Amino acid sequence: MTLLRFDNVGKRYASGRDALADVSFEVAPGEMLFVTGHSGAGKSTLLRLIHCTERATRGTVVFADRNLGKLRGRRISLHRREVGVVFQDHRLLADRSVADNVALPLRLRGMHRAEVAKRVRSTLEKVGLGDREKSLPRQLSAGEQQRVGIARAIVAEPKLLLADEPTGNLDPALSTEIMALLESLALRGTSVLVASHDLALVRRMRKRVLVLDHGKLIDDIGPGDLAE
Ligand SMILES: Nc1ncnc2c1ncn2[C@@H]1O[C@H](COP(=O)(O)OP(=O)(O)OP(=O)(O)O)[C@@H](O)[C@H]1O
Repeated sequence: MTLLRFDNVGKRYASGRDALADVSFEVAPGEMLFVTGHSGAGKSTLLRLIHCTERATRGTVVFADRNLGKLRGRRISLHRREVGVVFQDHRLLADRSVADNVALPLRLRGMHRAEVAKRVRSTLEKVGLGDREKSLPRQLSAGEQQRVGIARAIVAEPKLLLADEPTGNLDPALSTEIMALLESLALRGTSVLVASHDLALVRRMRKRVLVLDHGKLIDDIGPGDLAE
């Protein structure tokens, strides 16, 4: 089964810059994998195409049998409900509690209060923050704040979680902790695609690795096969 498929995808920005060229790969439901490569290799662009913040200029991106190049208007919003996003700077609302931050995606889609509270509680427990519902982001450590960002990205139970350098600001021990959390999500059935240039971290995880070089997919390495 395939959740996500890139078929000969190219992306040329309006500036004329070719960020991706002829990229093809598939992702299965519940699979966790990394995309790595030098700065400017095209990692963020690849994630943007999946999140529909940019469109492919060649080839097709298919997610859950939908051709993302053909989505318009409300269908894009509906698509994004199935794709959670985690950023390096978690972009939490500073004056809102942890619970309110995590509740946001559910409130935006008009879910009933009681149901929101229930889902927020169980999601915070999943990320190990069951006792921090009422805290403000600044009262949490960097690793805890990142876990809130992850909770917000998964509270609506997306099919795929995209994480762009999710451990960029964290020390190695916290990075490993966040990766273990992402791995546990994959074990529960959410596909997880992590963009990272931290090769040491990528190696430690022993997952499949897509390697981008100047927009080309130059390697698709099986789990545990990345040379030490
Ligand atoms: N909005 C944009 N308009 C024009 N060019 C862009 C845009 N976004 C990215 N690029 C260019 O596309 C190429 C790929 O950029 P991208 O951000 O995808 O790389 P990256 O691998 O994520 O890099 P980094 O690790 O530095 O974040 C780069 O040459 C970049 O300058």
